[in-house]
This record gives sequence, C-alpha cells and structure tokens, in this order.
Amino acid sequence: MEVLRTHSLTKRFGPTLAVDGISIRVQPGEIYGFLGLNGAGKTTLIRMLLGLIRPDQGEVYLFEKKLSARFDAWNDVGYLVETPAAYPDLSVVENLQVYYQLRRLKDPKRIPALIDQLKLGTYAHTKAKNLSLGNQQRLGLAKALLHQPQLLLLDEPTNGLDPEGIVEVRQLLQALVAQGATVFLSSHILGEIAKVATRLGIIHEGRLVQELTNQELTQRLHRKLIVSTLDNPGALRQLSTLGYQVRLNEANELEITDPTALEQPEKIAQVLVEKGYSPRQLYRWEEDLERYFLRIIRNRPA
Ligand SMILES: Nc1ncnc2c1ncn2[C@@H]1O[C@H](COP(=O)(O)OP(=O)(O)OP(=O)(O)O)[C@@H](O)[C@H]1O
Repeated sequence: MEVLRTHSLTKRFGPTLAVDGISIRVQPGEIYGFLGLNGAGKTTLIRMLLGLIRPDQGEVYLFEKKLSARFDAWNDVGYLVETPAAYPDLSVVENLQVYYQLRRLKDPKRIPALIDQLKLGTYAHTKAKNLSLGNQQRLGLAKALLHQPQLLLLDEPTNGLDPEGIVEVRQLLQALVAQGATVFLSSHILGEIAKVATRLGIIHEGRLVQELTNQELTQRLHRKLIVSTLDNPGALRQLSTLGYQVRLNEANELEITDPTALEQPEKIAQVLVEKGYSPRQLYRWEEDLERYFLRIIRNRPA
C-alpha cells in the first residue's frame, strides 16, 4: 500500500506555476524529503496534500483513498505547515488540551508524554505567544503528533530550531518511523534533509527534477583526486600517457577523476614518484551536498 501518492499535481497562482505536474509515491516507513529553494513550490504541494488548497489539475491519494470532501482518514494524518498556528494567549499545555479535545482523544498521559518528548517541560505553562520560534515549532510538532498519526506531513519542521533541536527532531522522526509511521517533510537545506530522509525529491520552479534514495545520492556526488607537483604540466602529460583521466584545474592543480585513482590514490603517488614528479599534495575531493543540489537544479533540462 502507498501511504501517499500524487498524480500530476498542478497549481497556478496567476502567472506563477507554483507546482507543475508533480507525481510522487511514498511507501510505508519512508521518510521522504522534499527539497527545494525558497519559492520552489514545497508549501503549495503540502497544502494540496492536506486539502487546504485545491489543485488546478491532478489528484492526491492518502492511504489509497482519493482526497475529496468525503475523505475520512484525517485522524491518521498529522501536519505542520509553515509557522505553526497556536492560540497565542493559551499556554503550551492548554493549547495541547484544546487539540486533545477536538480530536476526542482518550489517553490523559498523552499530553505530558509529548511535552516530555519535545522537551517543552520548562515552558509547559508559558503562553504560546511568548515562546521562541524554536519552541513554537516544538509545540507545532507536539500538536501534529498528539493523535499518533500514521502519516506526518511536515513543512520545514526544523525551522527556527537550534542545532541541538535539529538533532532531536531528526531522532524523534526516526523513532516514529521505527514505530510504524511514515513521514513526508520539506526543507531547503539538503545537508539537513539528507541526514534524515530515506528518499529525496528535488523540486525546482514547481517541477520534480530528481528523485533518489540516500544511497544513490552518495553515489552521485562528484569525486576527484587533487594532486600538485613541482611540474604539474609534466605530471599531466605523464599521467595522460598512462591513460588516466586528468586535467589541470583553474588553480593549476591536477584533477584526476578515474575511479581506479580514487580507490587507490597511493598508486598515483607511486607512479608520480617513479617518474620524477613527487606529489607535494594529494587529497580526495568530494562534492558537498549543497553543490550537488545547485548542480542538479542548474543543469536540469529546459
Ligand atoms: N497564495 C499565493 N498567491 C500567489 N502566489 C503564491 C501563493 N502561494 C505561493 N505562491 C507562489 O508560488 C510559488 C511557490 O511558493 P511556495 O510557498 O509553495 O514555495 P516554497 O518552496 O514553499 O518556498 P518557501 O521555502 O519560501 O516557503 C512562489 O513563487 C510563490 O510566490
């Protein structure tokens, strides 16, 4: 069963095509990370997944049920979209009590357990309007989790959190998935999302430009061996003669992209020493995630 599926989902705001024919499938137990720059269309997509805005075209299926006015599985969905809304003059506990009653929950231990889980204990009686952005986000997450939903739809869930909070949310999501939940979350930071998502969708200008697993992401990062000697043009000729893929970069260093050279850089060092081009420096360079992300969105087909 697919927990979430969209078919050619499209939304236009005047001249802006905010979401352009997006089809995605999310399986149970996945943490699907939806990644895009500001304005890429993430929030619009999540709002359509929640029925908060109506698509111009396409369909959404949650738990294989088509989203419509008759959709009846909202109790299985938890969400956090943009800055979480809370009753500003109610405390953290009171805010959660409102949602507890609206959801007709019957487990009085649930609220203290969540306050504990989201490390909101110190602020339990603080009015929502006086919380920091990070703690408002924690309260938003607590509300999303209150009814123990099977599917969580989270728009930028780490917004406003400090590095420790980001790690805690990551661990929390992993724990929820271990208990059987499925998560769909958006972010504009690949480095962050790559740490938690099992699969990634990259969105740019409303279009899904790439989908890949975390493993595929690691394999697709560019890697090269950077070498410098006292005579780089001479070393380049030597290595080319031996059949290596090598070039001089803008800094006049040797860049070797052969997989064999990357696996065994010591062989390159040995060859260069034998031919009289002793390396002064030799290191492996790996593309970072942000560079990868920018490369993918810039190289996309028109
Ligand atoms: N209600 C609206 N009216 C007009 N344009 C809108 C509306 N909502 C979104 N847009 C436009 O649609 C595009 C996608 O916006 P969206 O908020 O979905 O992007 P996003 O990826 O969530 O960005 P961010 O990370 O900044 O929230 C943007 O160009 C935005 O200006």
